Amino acid sequence: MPILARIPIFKALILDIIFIYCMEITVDQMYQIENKGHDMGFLKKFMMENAGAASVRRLVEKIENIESKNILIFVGLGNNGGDGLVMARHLAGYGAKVTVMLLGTPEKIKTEESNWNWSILKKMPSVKLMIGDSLSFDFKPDIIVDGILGTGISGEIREPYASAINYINKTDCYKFAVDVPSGLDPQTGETANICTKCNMTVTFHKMKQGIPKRKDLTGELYAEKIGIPPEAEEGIL
Ligand SMILES: NC(=O)C1=CN([C@@H]2O[C@H](COP(=O)(O)OP(=O)(O)OC[C@H]3O[C@@H](n4cnc5c(N)ncnc54)[C@H](OP(=O)(O)O)[C@@H]3O)[C@@H](O)[C@H]2O)[C@@H](O)CC1
Ligand SMILES: [K+]
Repeated sequence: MPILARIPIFKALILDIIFIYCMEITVDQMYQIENKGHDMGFLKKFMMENAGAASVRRLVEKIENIESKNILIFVGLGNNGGDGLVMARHLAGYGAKVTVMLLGTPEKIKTEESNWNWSILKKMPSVKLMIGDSLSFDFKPDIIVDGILGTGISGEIREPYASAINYINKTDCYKFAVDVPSGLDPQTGETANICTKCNMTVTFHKMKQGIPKRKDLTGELYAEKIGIPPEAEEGIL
């Protein structure tokens, strides 16, 4: 054992560093764990459901009288957007006034689980659905949910996502990021050309290495379990 590690205070420090390092995972490890969990039968649509539900629990804990709030949810075409769609359904269940802005067209939604959640919302008049790239709303949001981009981000932010991120940053209200503020690389902590600045971020399963480096963008930060069996980590962590 190195001499410094024998001194209790250094030993504690080294253990702390090892603990923090072990708690954080890479984005690549997250995708591997997600895929392995899915192959075990804990399907991605269940993960998405738990991610959206855990996010809403945090939001409802934070914001009083959620039923009186106008909530605008921006959703991208990937699974980060899918989590936002789940949140819309849960928030409607709390009686909030929910509008979903899908940044694209429904045919372009990329995954089965996001499509599945979109098709449920289509049967729910309690949630207003908007599609395309309009950023004109006939209400002032009390809360914006950023479900635009998550771990799938690559390169500079393209339209219509860039304009939506700009709109979010210009709007004065409470901002909640699904998994990661859109535009922040959850692996490196670096930002693209534009990035949302949020009041709260809920990431899923375990913390990704780049996210806690940018508390200035995440606001309050939580990592929530979403039901993935710990066995799905075997051979990956
Ligand atoms: N891990 C887990 O266990 C779980 C993860 N879950 C959730 O899934 C999320 C990851 O989903 P994901 O893989 O679909 O990626 P996501 O971030 O939605 O983006 C992909 C889309 O973005 C686009 N795009 C990319 N870069 C872009 C740019 N610069 N500018 C513009 N567009 C850009 C890209 O478009 P394309 O390049 O393909 O045209 C594609 O459409 C994760 O963050 C978490 O929220 C939960 O459901 C629960 C379980
Ligand atoms: K996001």
